[in-house]
Amino acid sequence: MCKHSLHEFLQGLPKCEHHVHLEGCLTPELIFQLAERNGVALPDPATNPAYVSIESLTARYDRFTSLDDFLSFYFEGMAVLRNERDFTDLAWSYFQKAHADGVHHAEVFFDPQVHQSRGVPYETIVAGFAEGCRRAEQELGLSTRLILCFVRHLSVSSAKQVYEEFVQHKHFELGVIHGLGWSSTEVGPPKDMFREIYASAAEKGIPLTAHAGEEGDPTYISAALELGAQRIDHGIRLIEDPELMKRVAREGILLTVCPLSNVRLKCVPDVSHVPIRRFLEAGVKFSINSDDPAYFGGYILDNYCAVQEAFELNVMEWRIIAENSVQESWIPNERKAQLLESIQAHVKKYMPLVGA
Ligand SMILES: Nc1ncnc2[nH]cnc12
Ligand SMILES: [Zn+2]
Repeated sequence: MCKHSLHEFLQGLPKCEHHVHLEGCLTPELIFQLAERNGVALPDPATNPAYVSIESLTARYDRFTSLDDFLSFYFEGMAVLRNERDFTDLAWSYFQKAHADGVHHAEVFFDPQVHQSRGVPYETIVAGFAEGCRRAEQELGLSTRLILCFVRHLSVSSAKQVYEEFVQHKHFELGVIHGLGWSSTEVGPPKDMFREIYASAAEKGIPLTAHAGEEGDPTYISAALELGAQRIDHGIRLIEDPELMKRVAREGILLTVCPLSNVRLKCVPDVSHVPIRRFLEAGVKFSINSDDPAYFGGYILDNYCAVQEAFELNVMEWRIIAENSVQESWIPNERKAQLLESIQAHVKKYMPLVGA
C-alpha cells in the first residue's frame, strides 16, 4: 500500500499492463500447492535450503543477486505447472489481482519452450492460458493479449520448433496469441539469435517486442530494434546512449519499465535510479509494469506507488503515462478510445481534489 496522498488516484487510474510473465505470478504458496497436487518433487531442501518452506522460499526472493540468479528460481518454480487447469488457475489468479489494482487491459507473456522441455504439450499450455484470458474478459471486463516469449537460454532450434507450432495452429490469425517477444538471460547468448524467426513473423505482420537494456548495454536495444521489435521490455539502460534515446523518442517506441523488478535484480540500487524523470523529459514513452510480481514483492499498483514515492509526479504526468500506455497497447482503436475516455474522466474527477 502506498502511503502517498495520490494512492487513491493511482489505485483508480485505468492502467494497461504490458510486461508481466504469467509464470512470474506463481507465488511460493501456489508452488507448494501445485507440487503437492501434481506429485512434482521440488528441489531437495538439503541442497537448496530455500525450499524448506513457503516462508524460506519467500525470504530467498529478497536476496536475488542478478537476473540469472532470479531465473534459476523462476524456471525451477514453474516446473509444478503440468495440466491445462494449472495454467488457467495461474492466469486467473493474476487477472484477479490486476483487476483489483485498476488494470483494464493486460498483455501477458508466457514461455512455452520451458514447459515443453519438461514434456508439457504446446496445446496444453496455450489452451490453459487462453482460458484464463477468456475468463478475465468475461467475468472482469478486462481486455487481454497473450504474447508468446522465446527464451534466450535455450537453443534457437527449440525456439524454431515452438514458432512452427504457433504458425501451424494459426494462433495469430485466430486471435489466440497476439504477439511475440523474447526474454531470459540477456548478456551472453548472441544478440540476434532470433533473427530468422523475427524476420518471418514481421512478414506476417505479427507485433514484436523484446527484453533488452535490462542488464545489457544499449547495443542490446539497438539489436532488438534492428530485428524488428516495436517495443522494448525494460530498456532502462537506454539513457547510456543519447542518440539512441532520441531515436526511441522520435519513433514513439514504448519501453515497458518494471521498477520493483529492477531493484530486486540489482539493476539499480533503488527506484529513484530508474530513469523515469529522464524519460519523461526526453519524451520517451513508457509504461509501468510488474514483470514477475510473485518474485519481486509487488503487483502493478505497488510499482506505480513506488514510482510516486521516488519521483513525486503530478497528475498531468501520470495522465501522460496512462495515455501513452493505452496508445501503445496492441488493441483496436475503439478499445483505445474507451480507455482514454476512462482516464480522462478519472483525471477530471481528481483534479480539484489534488490541485495539480
Ligand atoms: N526480468 C526478466 N528479464 C528477462 N527474462 C525474464 N523472464 C521473466 N522475467 C524476466
Ligand atoms: Zn520481463
